[in-house]
Amino acid sequence: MPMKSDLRFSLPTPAQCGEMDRKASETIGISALMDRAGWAVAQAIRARFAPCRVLVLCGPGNNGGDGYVAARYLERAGWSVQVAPLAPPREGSAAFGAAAQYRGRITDFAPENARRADLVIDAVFGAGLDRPPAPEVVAVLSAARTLVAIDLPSTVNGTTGAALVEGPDYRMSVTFVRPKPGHILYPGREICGELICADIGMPEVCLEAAGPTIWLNGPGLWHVPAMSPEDHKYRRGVVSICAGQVMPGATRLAAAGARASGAGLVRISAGEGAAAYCLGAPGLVIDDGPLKTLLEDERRRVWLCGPGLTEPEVAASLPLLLASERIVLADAGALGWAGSEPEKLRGVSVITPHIGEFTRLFGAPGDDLVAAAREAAQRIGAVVVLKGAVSVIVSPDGRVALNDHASPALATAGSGDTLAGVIATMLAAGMAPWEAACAGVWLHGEAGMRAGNWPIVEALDAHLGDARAKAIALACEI
Ligand SMILES: NC(=O)C1=CN([C@@H]2O[C@H](COP(=O)(O)OP(=O)(O)OC[C@H]3O[C@@H](n4cnc5c(N)ncnc54)[C@H](O)[C@@H]3O)[C@@H](O)[C@H]2O)[C@@H](O)CC1
Ligand SMILES: Nc1ncnc2c1ncn2[C@@H]1O[C@H](COP(=O)(O)OP(=O)(O)O)[C@@H](O)[C@H]1O
Ligand SMILES: [K+]
Repeated sequence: MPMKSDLRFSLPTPAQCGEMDRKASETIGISALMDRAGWAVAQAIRARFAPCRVLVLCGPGNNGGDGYVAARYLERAGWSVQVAPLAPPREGSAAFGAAAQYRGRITDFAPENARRADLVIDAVFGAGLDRPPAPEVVAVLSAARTLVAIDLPSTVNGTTGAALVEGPDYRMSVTFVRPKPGHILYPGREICGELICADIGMPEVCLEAAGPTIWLNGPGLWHVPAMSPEDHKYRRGVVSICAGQVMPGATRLAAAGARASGAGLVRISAGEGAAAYCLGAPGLVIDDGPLKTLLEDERRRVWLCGPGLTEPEVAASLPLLLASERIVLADAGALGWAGSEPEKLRGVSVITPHIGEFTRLFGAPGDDLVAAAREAAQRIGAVVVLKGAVSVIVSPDGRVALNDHASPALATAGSGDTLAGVIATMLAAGMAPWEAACAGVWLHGEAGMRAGNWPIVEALDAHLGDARAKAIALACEI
């Protein structure tokens, strides 16, 4: 059963928004919400643009209804406004009422009218968009000099962020209640421009009834343990890392990430390669004994397997870890070892593929990253962290977190190894796998944001402790 998370982090899908609206229509009423939505759009525009000639493109549904309301408020504020309806709203609907209240100028839904306006408001389709818009619609949108979307651009799938057709970019999108996944995921994120989310007084019970399962990653969605006087190194947690002989750098980066994010103890299982690691950081413990013997120590619950490992090295370690029922994070070489048979990874707690590794394991994810990662997580019964500019963190129970708390500064070789170390530390601190993965990705992102311009990967470590302190402080405030 998915655990209930704080609704303030929720990212309801358009389908869930439909459910929310149905619930709201039983209490507060759609017309009242539509009025606040249109008012919020007008306010956002007035705050960012000087008065100018505005054209509002209105579709037949509630998105169009929001457009008529925004037009009315902008006109009332003295702006030059025209509305271009694509099709009239259904008689008796809330949008019909909003259209009737707008008494200003009406013009044709045509490219030349969009071209003449200084600012075009896209109220054609929002959460109801269910197929690619017709070429005539795209032609009008594309003729605009400056575009603002109500809720979502009429070209973007609000669930996946996919562009249904090639269309223009927007200066700003004003959504309501909560952002949708399509506002966060690329390419939707980029097409939307500045994102504003307006509070329109939607009762919380309506959002709850919508049953969101996708969340924006951040402190409060999870809680990282704080430092405590009762701490000792085993309480903070031991991270054990399987080390390779050929690529020691990856192992060392993961170990450094684990230590810098607060592990009590980091041990490297290096076998015959121990000598090379002994020359490294003095705070590491290097083991040269056979893995089987090391696994007799019950305190060593959490293992990282994959960074810097060749396939034979994974073959010699991962099955043993799984047989001894350890909490295993599989990354890099361990994913390569599984090839296109992801079931070989059954028993691990977390995997952290980038898109290439994901594709080799499960096939190309297509436009819907969340659906593909969900299917993958269910298939192997593990948390999947699909890494990217926005990382998708999925639990086998269906919970999804989207992480946009990151920086392109992280796009440097080895940064994935650091991340694996950080997540391992969260696991060793006793966090459940999905929460540990969410926290690790956020801390890694925060470190990337703090690390200045063009940091080398080792520079991330210096910021992980402060990132952890910030996560603890923010979670307390929520
Ligand atoms: N969630 C909320 O809190 C609120 C939402 N409101 C607005 O309501 C909108 C959703 O309204 P609707 O459910 O009426 O949906 P839309 O107004 O987005 O779409 C209307 C209808 O257009 C049709 N359609 C979809 N794609 C099409 C295409 N490519 N070509 C031709 N026709 C197409 C569909 O049959 C759809 O039902 C939101 O986007 C938002 O702007 C607000 O009015 C009130 C509060
Ligand atoms: N443009 C970007 N914006 C934000 N984060 C990024 C970006 N590019 C990469 N990252 C992050 O950097 C890390 C790179 O990991 P990975 O691809 O495994 O690299 P490596 O194998 O070199 O360690 C991931 O956590 C990913 O989410
Ligand atoms: K729209």
